[in-house]
Amino acid sequence: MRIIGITGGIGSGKTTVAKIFALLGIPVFYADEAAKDIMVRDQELASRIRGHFGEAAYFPDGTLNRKFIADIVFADKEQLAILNSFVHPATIRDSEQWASRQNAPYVIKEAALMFETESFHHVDKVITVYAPEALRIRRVMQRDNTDRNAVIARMHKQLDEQIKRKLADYVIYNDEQQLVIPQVLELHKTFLAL
Ligand SMILES: Nc1ncnc2c1ncn2[C@@H]1O[C@H](COP(=O)(O)OP(=O)(O)OP(=O)(O)O)[C@@H](O)[C@H]1O
Repeated sequence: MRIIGITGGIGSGKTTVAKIFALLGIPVFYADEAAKDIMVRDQELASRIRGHFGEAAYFPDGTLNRKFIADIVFADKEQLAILNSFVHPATIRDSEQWASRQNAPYVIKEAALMFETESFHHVDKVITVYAPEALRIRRVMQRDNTDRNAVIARMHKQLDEQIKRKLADYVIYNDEQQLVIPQVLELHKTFLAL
């Protein structure tokens, strides 16, 4: 099964673009949501997280204590890297198992961190969704009801947009200059012919 990755900076419109592919009948794997899910569902991963961060990483009912983990990893880059080294391979495994169960001409994997992680090596092609920074800030402020500085801080943790465009096989421009749906339809045709 061919896996097409969709990535892009915060607020670029990755999820919006992925939803258009979904409307065309293409199965979509949302990596960020899946990662949260497998931190509970994948027992091997959960025991690695417990082993490193301590029993307090989970509540007695088995759900993840997100605040406990977030407080540690936001304050310490090394701890974040350790958490990622547990979660990213497990998410890749999960997405590959999920892909093998789909009955479709190809599938989409949407992930904010594609080039920054091993994910890049586990997809066949990558689309980067591009939108200018000012527009992305405006969109995320509206969507998350958050302030400008909080959005900029999240943006600066991600790989530069220009580098993403260089590394991608395809770019979708979601910049209010070009229509998005025709670009998706064009790529859909391309992927059906791959
Ligand atoms: N072409 C567009 N026209 C109008 N609104 C848009 C467009 N594209 C995206 N948006 C809006 O901008 C916001 C950000 O889009 P979306 O959530 O798809 O981005 P994202 O790249 O998935 O963001 P994140 O990295 O934060 O998950 C959403 O509220 C979405 O509805």
